[in-house]
Order: sequence, then structure tokens, then C-alpha cells
Amino acid sequence: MSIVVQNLQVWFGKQQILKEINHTFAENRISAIIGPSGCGKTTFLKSLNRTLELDAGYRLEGKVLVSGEDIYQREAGDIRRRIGIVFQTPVALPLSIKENLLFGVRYHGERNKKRLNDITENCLTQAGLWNEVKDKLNSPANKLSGGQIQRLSIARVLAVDPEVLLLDEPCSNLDPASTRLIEELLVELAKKLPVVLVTHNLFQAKRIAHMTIFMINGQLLESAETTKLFTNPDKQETSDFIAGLTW
Ligand SMILES: Nc1ncnc2c1ncn2[C@@H]1O[C@H](COP(=O)(O)OP(=O)(O)OP(=O)(O)O)[C@@H](O)[C@H]1O
Repeated sequence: MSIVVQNLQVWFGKQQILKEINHTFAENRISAIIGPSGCGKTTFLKSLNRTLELDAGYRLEGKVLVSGEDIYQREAGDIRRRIGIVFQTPVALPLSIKENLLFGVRYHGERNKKRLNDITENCLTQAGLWNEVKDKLNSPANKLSGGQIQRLSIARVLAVDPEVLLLDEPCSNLDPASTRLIEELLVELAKKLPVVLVTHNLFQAKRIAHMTIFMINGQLLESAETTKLFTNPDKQETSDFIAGLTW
């Protein structure tokens, strides 16, 4: 499973936000998207699963192909299930831990009790949360820590069996220990599906990303194996950004 982006351009009103982006996100890889604030990282991520359409006033040109299909020619709800997204702020719905986990699954129509129980255990286990919550599945999720809620958010996305996982700065509100747990989780998940991660934390990109993409002013300036991009980038702007010389 790869994601192929062809000539992607996005506008909000008259302002062009993304400019002719071409890229292939490969299978079984973690790709990190880095770049200065406001360069379009989140917009790019949201265009990969049609979450962007939930914002008013956007216009998009170009193609995003998943399994060879243009996601903009398919049903948006189905695309958002197949290409899951986790946002920066850990969100617990005002429900129990189990009902948080099953929210999307129930929305998509699953009613079988055994199946729902199996999904609960499998996904919480995958997210490294099962042992911490198995004895309090019916307790309110908002009593969990920020790091636990972020792992629950990831588990909730995994529960609908996505083919791709997108994350927008998933650790920016977390302490180092919770960050490490999420990073370990992403490394495990990337063995099964492509993971695309927007991060401001260059150390995080270095630690876990196989590929890193550098964006600036709505353009994808450079993408390469992470080691190459951080040690021997092709572009001066990338080098300056990594060195902290600009922005
Ligand atoms: N819904 C929207 N309506 C209008 N403009 C928007 C909208 N969302 C984003 N923008 C604009 O698009 C540009 C890129 O924003 P985006 O959030 O994609 O950047 P970013 O690189 O993720 O920034 P940051 O690192 O600060 O999170 C910004 O100028 C922003 O103001």
C-alpha cells in the first residue's frame, strides 16, 4: 500500500497553501513531514484523507492515489476510515474507555458483541494500553492521562482497520515517557501500514522516521532517507532549517 501524490495544489480563498506537490509515501515506512510554522504541513496531511474538506473555503487540484484509486473520486467517509488521522490534542469523548475505542466501529455499523470485545482487546493491546486499562474499561476515558488518551485516540483509529495512519504532531502535548511509548507504537505499526507524521520535533523525526520531507512556503522542497536529509541535504534551505539557522 503506497500513497501517490500528483501535482497537489490547495488554496484557501485566494491564498495558495500547497504548490504542485509530488511525492510517493512508500509501504511499511514512517515518513516525517517537517518545515517552518505555517508552511502547509497540516494542510498537506489533511489533504491525504479528505479531512481538509471539513474546513470551509478550500479548493484542491491534483490527485492523491491510494491503491491506484484517486481518493477524491471515492466516498469521503470511506476514505477517512481507510486513511485514519490522529490530531495533536489528545481527545477523549465524554464516554467510557471502551466506548471511546468503539466509537468509529459502531459508527460504521458493527453490532456483534464478541467482535466488539475482540476489537477492544486487540486495538488497546496494539496501542500498548490494554494492561493499563483492562480492569476499568467502563470508566470515563477523560480520567486517563494525556499520554494514555493519545494512545486511546490511536487505538480508536486502528479499531476501524485503516490502511494508512496519519498523525499531526501527536506528541506535542506529551511528556518524554509518553512520547517514547507513542514512538515505539508507531515503529511497530509501520511494519503493517504506512505512517505519515507531521512533527516539529526534529529529534523525533531522526529517531523514528525512515523518510523525511522538508516543506517550505507550501512546496515540498526536499525528501530523502532521514539520515541523508539530516546529514547531507541537497538544498541550502533544508540545511539552514535543520541547523536552526532560520525560522
Ligand atoms: N481552514 C483554513 N482557512 C484558511 N486558511 C487556512 C486554514 N487552514 C490553514 N490555513 C492557512 O494555511 C497555511 C498553512 O497552515 P498549516 O496549518 O497547514 O501549516 P503548518 O505548517 O502545519 O503550521 P504549524 O507548523 O504552525 O502547525 C497558513 O497560512 C494557515 O493560516
